[in-house]
Amino acid sequence: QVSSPQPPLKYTPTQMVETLHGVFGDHHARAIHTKGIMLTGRFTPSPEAARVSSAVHLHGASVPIIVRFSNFVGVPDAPDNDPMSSPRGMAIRFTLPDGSSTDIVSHSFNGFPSQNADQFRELLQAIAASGPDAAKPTALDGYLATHPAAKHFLTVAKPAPVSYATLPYYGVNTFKFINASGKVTYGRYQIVPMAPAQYLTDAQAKVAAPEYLSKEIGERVGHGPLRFRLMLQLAGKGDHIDDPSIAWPDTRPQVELGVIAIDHLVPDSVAAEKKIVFMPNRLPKGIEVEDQMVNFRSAAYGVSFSARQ
Ligand code: HEM
Repeated sequence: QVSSPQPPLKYTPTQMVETLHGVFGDHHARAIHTKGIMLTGRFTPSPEAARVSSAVHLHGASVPIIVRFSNFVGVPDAPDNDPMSSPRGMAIRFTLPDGSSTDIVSHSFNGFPSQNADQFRELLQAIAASGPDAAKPTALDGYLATHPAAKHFLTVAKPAPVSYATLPYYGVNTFKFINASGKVTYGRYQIVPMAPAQYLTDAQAKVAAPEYLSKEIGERVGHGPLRFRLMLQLAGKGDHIDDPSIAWPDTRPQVELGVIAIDHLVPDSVAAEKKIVFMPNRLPKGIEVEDQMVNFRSAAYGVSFSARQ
């Protein structure tokens, strides 16, 4: 694995949330991934999971989960078929037997536009300065010319999904997993739907209803549980463990950590969404932060949470 020394960050989580509001609007809701829907279910660990981590939810009995699916853009009423609504988000809270909890916050893109939080803020600032009336070349044109990962993230085709349940999701940041014998494994989550991945054509997406995804997920869950495999992609030689903008090769081995089964809509999703803040660094013994973006993210999520109460 490769760990590159990261320069100290210039900007704070509060400045980051202000920048997100500058791009998407300040609406006292989530600064990004604003529109979502919550469901509940259970997570059942696989027998192999304990090989990589002693975390309590990764061995033994199943545990309850709360899941929030969301759209990328930081606009509360953005239509589900808006291109800026991709990638989609999947946040999961596992309730542990002692009443504490641990979270995974993932999205449907294997990578991130930026190596670190400062770069992400610079990208957002370039977007904010490049509205439809901005002179060409815009600040964003200039930024993308020198930042290939950001260009890839913004320009690669991200077709609208048939369902939140037919998309793979990626944890993107690397975590350190420690098993009962103290053995360390570095890995990234991949959440793979058991339903085949399915996308709308551009023509279908154009005519889809603005709320088609929330309506679809409500209908689908009424016919039986939505199932995903929680996988851990293991770092190989040369893989960056603190740079989420670089996806690891698909050939890396994976360990199945368990199965996610989602079976109910949360009755008052709006109220439940307001109350909850998922934290990527809320971790039990047996899993630790490796990529420092995870701590920065969690601090920014806390700032956004306070602003939306
Ligand atoms: C420096 C990097 C990042 C920053 C500053 C950032 C910032 C934020 C903020 C402020 C929120 C709103 C939190 C709330 O009000 O509860 C949020 C939500 C979210 N972010 Fe990030 N984020 C970053 C990286 C990522 C990455 C790498 C992913 C995917 C792996 C991701 C996926 C999500 C998702 C899915 C949500 C919605 C969570 C929910 O359903 O409550 N973010 N992000």
